[in-house]
Amino acid sequence: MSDNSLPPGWEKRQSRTNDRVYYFNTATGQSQWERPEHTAFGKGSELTQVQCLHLLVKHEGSRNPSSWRSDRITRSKEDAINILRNYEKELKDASDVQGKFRELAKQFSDCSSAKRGGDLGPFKRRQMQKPFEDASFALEVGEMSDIVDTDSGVHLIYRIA
Ligand SMILES: O=C(O)CN(Cc1ccccc1)C(=O)c1nc(-c2ccccc2)[nH]c1C(=O)O
Repeated sequence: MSDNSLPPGWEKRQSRTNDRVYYFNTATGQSQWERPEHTAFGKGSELTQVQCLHLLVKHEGSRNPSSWRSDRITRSKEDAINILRNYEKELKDASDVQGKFRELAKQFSDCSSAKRGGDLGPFKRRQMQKPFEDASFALEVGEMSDIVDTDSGVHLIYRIA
């Protein structure tokens, strides 16, 4: 391993309390002072938490077909999927995908997380609906999901940590 490269899954960060650098494990969310020797995804450190943005488009079949955007959501599931397909195209052409994703989620997501640019914060397994959890934990950091179907509606997910 050349001197200036870190094993996969680690980030070098600047401590705010002193001028030391520390190392952040993007798979587990842990930090350490020692320079890591092994990949963040090594044995015994399987992914325990992720942080994702999501853009939810609800439809007439959603368990709760209302949101901050609309008291009564009547669009069909097919229309909701088409709406997400258009966002997907816009995002794939974007130079700053994460910035664009936050912008679109803030304006158009039917989830209460819209006000946080779709940011759900870190979450562990068994906290979200299973299709959402499985899609999120299958993503690499910086990767966007296909369209994901849950009881809440249809989603695009973007993993940020
Ligand atoms: O499904 C329901 O019966 C109602 N929900 C569940 C819900 C409601 C408020 C906050 C979080 C989850 C939603 O429809 C919903 N699901 C989500 C959701 C789904 C998957 C991952 C993250 C959020 N957001 C919302 C929302 O209104 O804001």
